[in-house]
Amino acid sequence: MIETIALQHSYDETTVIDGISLTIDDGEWVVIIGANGSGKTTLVRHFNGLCTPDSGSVIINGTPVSANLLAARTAVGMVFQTPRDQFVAATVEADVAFGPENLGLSHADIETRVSDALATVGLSECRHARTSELSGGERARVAIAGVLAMRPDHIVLDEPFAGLDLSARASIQDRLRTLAANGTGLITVTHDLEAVINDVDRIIVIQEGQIAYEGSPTSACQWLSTHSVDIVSPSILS
Ligand SMILES: Nc1ncnc2c1ncn2[C@@H]1O[C@H](COP(=O)(O)OP(=O)(O)OP(=O)(O)O)[C@@H](O)[C@H]1O
Repeated sequence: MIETIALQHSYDETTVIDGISLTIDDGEWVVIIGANGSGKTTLVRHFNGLCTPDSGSVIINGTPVSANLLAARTAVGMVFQTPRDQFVAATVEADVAFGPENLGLSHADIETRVSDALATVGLSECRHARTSELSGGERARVAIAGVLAMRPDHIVLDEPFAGLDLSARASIQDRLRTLAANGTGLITVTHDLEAVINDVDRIIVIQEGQIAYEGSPTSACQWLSTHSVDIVSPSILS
């Protein structure tokens, strides 16, 4: 479970996260939406200690991130906006194995995790491919596999559909549904609510560093349609 309590974060003098308290349960699929610069990425970077709060706290599975950063990073995996920057190895196999290797697992366990993760994202056949030669959609899936191999409780995906064509987007949607069905908690930050609205449990709307609304997709769409919030396509509100 991820909890934030009165979370506050500033860059220089500018407050970007302004007192956010929220709880995300295990196995829950949450989508975080909001205008550019509203603080979505900064918020999720707190979930595994990539940002340090000015005040307030982030608690993962009952333990403050500040007390056990490794536990937080093991429990909450992060797939970044630009997967290319996430790769640490020359081949898909080595890249996906990198995290489990750092956990000190046995060769057999690492092999199982790499095979399972690549199978889940549908890339078993790309195992020996070079990461530099992947398409955008494949890169996105390898980045997810790398996080998946760590077997986190929650995976944060920041703009997982950005720059993908329709077929790659559909493929990522399928993979996310598979993960959710397997009980992995997902936190998706996206401007493309349409891509996930039929799958998620909860929508959180961020405005100027605060939670403006949170609720089920149905209730959130009602809220969005009665507030002049220009952050989702009108077609999904009708
Ligand atoms: N490292 C940083 N240093 C200074 N300011 C930053 C930094 N990262 C983000 N900001 C600023 O903080 C604000 C919130 O940024 P953040 O990336 O969290 O918003 P966002 O809602 O994810 O935006 P987007 O939808 O454009 O990705 C923005 O004004 C941004 O310019």
